[in-house]
Amino acid sequence: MTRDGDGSGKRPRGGASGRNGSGGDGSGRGGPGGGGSPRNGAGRGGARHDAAERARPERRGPSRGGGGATAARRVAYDVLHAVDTDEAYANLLLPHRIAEARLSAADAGLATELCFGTLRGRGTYDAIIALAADRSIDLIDAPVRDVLRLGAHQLLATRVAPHAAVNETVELAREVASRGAAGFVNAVMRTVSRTSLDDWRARFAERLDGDALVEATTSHPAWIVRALRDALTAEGRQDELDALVAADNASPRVGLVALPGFADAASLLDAHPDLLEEGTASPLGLRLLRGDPSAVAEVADGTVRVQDEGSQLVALALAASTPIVPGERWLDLCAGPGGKAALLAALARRDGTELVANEVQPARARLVRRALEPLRLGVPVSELDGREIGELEPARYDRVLVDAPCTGLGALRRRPESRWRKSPVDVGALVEIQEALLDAALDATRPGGVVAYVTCSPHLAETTGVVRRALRRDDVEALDAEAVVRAVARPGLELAHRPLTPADGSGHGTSVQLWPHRNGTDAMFLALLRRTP
Ligand SMILES: C[S@@+](CC[C@H](N)C(=O)[O-])C[C@H]1O[C@@H](n2cnc3c(N)ncnc32)[C@H](O)[C@@H]1O
Repeated sequence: MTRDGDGSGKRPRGGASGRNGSGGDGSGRGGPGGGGSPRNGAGRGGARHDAAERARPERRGPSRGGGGATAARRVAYDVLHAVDTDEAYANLLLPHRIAEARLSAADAGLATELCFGTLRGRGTYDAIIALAADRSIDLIDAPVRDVLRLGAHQLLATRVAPHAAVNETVELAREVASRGAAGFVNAVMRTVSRTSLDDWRARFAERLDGDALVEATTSHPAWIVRALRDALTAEGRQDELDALVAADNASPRVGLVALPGFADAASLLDAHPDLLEEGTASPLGLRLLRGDPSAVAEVADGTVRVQDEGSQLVALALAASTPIVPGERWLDLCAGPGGKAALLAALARRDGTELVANEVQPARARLVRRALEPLRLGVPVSELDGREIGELEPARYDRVLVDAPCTGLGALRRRPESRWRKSPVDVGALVEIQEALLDAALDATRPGGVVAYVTCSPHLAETTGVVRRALRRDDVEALDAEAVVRAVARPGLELAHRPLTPADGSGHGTSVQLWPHRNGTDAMFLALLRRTP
């Protein structure tokens, strides 16, 4: 994913003839950054890449021996750059880079904060950098752009001393780009540093409008903000939008689940009072107070897993939706990578039922097997297209979990880069699959059995839209998911009432939408649909 001006040799759009915002744009415009012009410094000719500089490799070996913090910044940069240009996933790449760089626990924490914090704030930082550099972020070379994002985060959202943030950022630019780029970065960073984050925000209102203003203010794409607002409006809670956006932009606590029958949350709290605290939503949930989950020995043996409490609640709700008859058959239709399958497997053992897991992608099916393996329960894992399950196994199951592939707009805190990769076009394609999976799951459920339809997205098209369509079937009714979730959750869980009635208005069905700002969970959606006898 390269952009104009990223070294592709293409002429950048928009009339700036220089690269890296490096002077040579002939505009003579001053920077907007509070009296300082980014061209002071950037414009002194140093930042223009000449052919020799462009030919240099982007990376010049490991970080200078400048101590752990410098190495941590370099790791954060490497991951940010891979996310920006190679569609890498930060949560997968970062642990590898931390291990390769042999960072201490403290420096690993710093690299993690810098990387995820920068990704969460990217929309805001890009707007600030564009104002400070007086040019579109797209016209800045990718390595320089990523260095600036990392620097802006340190200046505006961390306790790193401003001079250290500027100096380290300039040094990093020299290391990954060029001396010329370092001059440009120095100028932009100094302009950014002269204004507080609040004052930059005030400037957005003067300088930007429409979607650009929304993106700068919220650090979310505007279409996502509209989708989140619509979902809150459906609950009459649109006034919570700012709190939701703030929660998406904050670092979440790592959530853990104590698998019932294998581990016990209360005993774990006693054993690790310095590492763990009680969860807030799920009775099986714990939260890591600091450090890495591997510090909890039970994580290594697989009886305690990293899992958001919202995921725990939806699995518990499926099990509790109707009285269980021993010998029931349960199906996890979209199981990869196996987080909820492991919890359902533990619940199935507790309740004397049988679980089958399914995942269409072979690589993800392998992850499901790996997730289930430590439990040694012999749960079979198939690799079918879930859309065919109704025809292949009609009326076979008593409970089916459809944890459908979705936009993931409910997990933006934990996968901050995903917000910049999705587009509204994705929603239509996903809804089609979601509808087909839900239909097939209902066909595979015996009369009286229950399907839990779950998304990690609050988008109305993916949630109530899909469920309302299924409710047009005359053999399906919605259960009161709100009452079921209240019964399985920790006391006091705050839920907005969401009636889910069929077109004729009959029934007492409800759905549940969890929210990061309200419940401390991912924005998980749940509907419980019963196949009528
Ligand atoms: C949201 S994830 C499930 C997460 C999982 N339940 C967990 O808790 O770890 C959705 C999964 O559905 C799978 N999937 C997508 N299309 C599918 C299909 N047609 N049939 C079965 N699985 C499918 C995806 O590969 C993905 O692994």
